[in-house]
Amino acid sequence: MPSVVTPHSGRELDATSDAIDEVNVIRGKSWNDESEFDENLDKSQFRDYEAACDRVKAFYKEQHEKQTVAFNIKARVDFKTRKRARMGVWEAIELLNTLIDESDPDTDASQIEHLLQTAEAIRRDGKPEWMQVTGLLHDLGKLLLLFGSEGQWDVVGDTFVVGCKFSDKIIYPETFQNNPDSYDAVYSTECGIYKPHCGLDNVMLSWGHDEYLYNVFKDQSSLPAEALAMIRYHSFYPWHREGAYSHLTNEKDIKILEAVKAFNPYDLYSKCDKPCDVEELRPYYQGLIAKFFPPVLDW
Ligand SMILES: O[C@H]1[C@H](O)[C@@H](O)[C@H](O)[C@@H](O)[C@H]1O
Ligand SMILES: [Fe+2]
Ligand SMILES: [Fe+2]
Repeated sequence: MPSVVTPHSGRELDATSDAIDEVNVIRGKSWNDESEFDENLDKSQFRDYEAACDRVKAFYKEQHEKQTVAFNIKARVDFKTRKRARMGVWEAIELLNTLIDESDPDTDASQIEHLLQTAEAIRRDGKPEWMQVTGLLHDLGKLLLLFGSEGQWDVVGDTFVVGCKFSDKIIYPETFQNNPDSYDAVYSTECGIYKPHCGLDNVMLSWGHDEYLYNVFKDQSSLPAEALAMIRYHSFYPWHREGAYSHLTNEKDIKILEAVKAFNPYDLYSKCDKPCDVEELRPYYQGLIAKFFPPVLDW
């Protein structure tokens, strides 16, 4: 397999994985060992969009109408040109805590709860520290809601590619009939504005908390490439769960997919774990944050 240079500090994915694996022989489990959720857990009860409440259905109807190429470009320009906030990572977690995610059929829990449950499930399985901290922070991009997003539709929910035909592997695919890009001569074709196998680095995913947080962390953390991939693609279910978009992905994405799939069970199945004691866990996670992040970041 050709070596793959990651956008993050030019390191090679394979080399990063090897170094991390070596450390984990001493510390515990490797990041790609299978997760160990209770075998009695009924996984089919999660992500049941047929049975989802009206709030979830209304959310996706709006999102699928409004996530267009034009909006995506505007959001990215906005991200690059605007200053939002400067603060530490723990402060950001506390700030996020007031939000309830309207796209989520599986939990009404607060965001700090969901972040800690995800991190604790990863820690319980003996996974490396960088993965624990990734669990703790993966949804911090939802801060966009406080930084002038248009609504929840440009922050939360599953992601998909814009600029080419909307995949029928996206949940509620029929709701794209109200998206003007569905009728565009180029955007409605299989590859749209992209070359076949151009790689996910070169496509525009619908704008939201994944893409935003990846862009915030890529230059302001020492997280490995796998962690950044987990953050960037964790909501990209049409790809990591349904296998869509194989005509656009390349060799590098195959490697990245492994990381995203290793992360997914912790994000999803920890939603029914028992609540965490925030104050008790705080010192441990603040210690982890200090290992991977500067004291203050630009958000
Ligand atoms: O409703 C959820 C939620 O917004 C998550 O944070 C996101 O990562 C998922 O993909 C989505 O289905
Ligand atoms: Fe998320
Ligand atoms: Fe999450």
